[in-house]
Amino acid sequence: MITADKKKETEKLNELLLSTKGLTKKYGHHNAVDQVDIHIKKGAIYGFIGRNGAGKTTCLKMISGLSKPTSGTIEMFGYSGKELKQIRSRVGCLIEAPGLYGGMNAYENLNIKCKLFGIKKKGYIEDILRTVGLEDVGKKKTKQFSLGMKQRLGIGLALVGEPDLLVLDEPINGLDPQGIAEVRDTIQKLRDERNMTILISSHLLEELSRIATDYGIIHNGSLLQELTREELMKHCSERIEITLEHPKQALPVLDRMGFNNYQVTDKSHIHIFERLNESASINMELAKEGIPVRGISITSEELETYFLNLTGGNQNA
Ligand SMILES: Nc1ncnc2c1ncn2[C@@H]1O[C@H](COP(=O)(O)OP(=O)(O)OP(=O)(O)O)[C@@H](O)[C@H]1O
Repeated sequence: MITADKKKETEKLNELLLSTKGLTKKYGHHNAVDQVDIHIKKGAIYGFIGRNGAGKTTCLKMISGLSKPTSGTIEMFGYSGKELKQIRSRVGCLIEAPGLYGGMNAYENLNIKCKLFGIKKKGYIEDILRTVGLEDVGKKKTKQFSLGMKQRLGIGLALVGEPDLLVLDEPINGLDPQGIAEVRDTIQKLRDERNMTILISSHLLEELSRIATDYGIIHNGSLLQELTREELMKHCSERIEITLEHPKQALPVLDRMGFNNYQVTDKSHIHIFERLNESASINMELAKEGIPVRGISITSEELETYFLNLTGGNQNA
């Protein structure tokens, strides 16, 4: 018999397109990626966030089959271990700089990859060029492309063969704001029109926050946190922040006052996301119950500050 918990767990696993367990890559004695467990749902845009050297590229290379894990497992589309070879064509990737032939135009670059894949379908290349917003570049050689155009063509090349999962390593790195917006639009379009699942790395949480539906935050090779867009936004939305010795003692008081939308965030803080003008009465009610409050304030946090605090980079925090 399948228990309700077991059923829930199975349903959750079924939704996953990709998961890793204990994924580790050692270079000498250094763990570039250390016991990473990531979970990517079908149809997600998964933002993989970390500073330079955090281990993002190493992780994405293992997922794309370009590098072998030292230990740990990867499961994709229900396949793992040696079976992964069978489904490699369902993964398209752009890792590091796109390998373009500078003396050729966008169409010719895509044509080479299509030939390698044995794709002859009429209109196939034009369709990809349209998807990545390069339908009007004509005969311009790719060595004359802007960085953003090169990245979008790189994404186009990764689309050849119609993968179900697209892996993009720092596709917005070094782009100007317009270039970033164009790559972002392309990614959104891929998800909406082609129903793709996208794993995208960046060191810029703020930039990814506009499109990513889920996040994994990696630091020094370890995955610090996985969270949904809603959870991330909650961290950064306006809230009443109460600092006290024993947060659990305060919960019955908050319940009695009719608060529903609150969270005990660590061993000394409660965040309340509703009725922000009632901080004084909360303070009073807690005092009445003899619960000492060390601080109560209304705060909100910038996304980037949240990320810096998490990765220990905000010395002023
Ligand atoms: N081939 C290699 N040999 C030895 N060490 C490596 C190798 N590749 C990566 N590393 C090390 O592994 C760690 C993680 O590197 P990785 O490139 O995965 O980080 P990253 O998060 O992608 O950062 P960046 O955005 O700077 O590329 C770094 O300390 C890096 O120096």
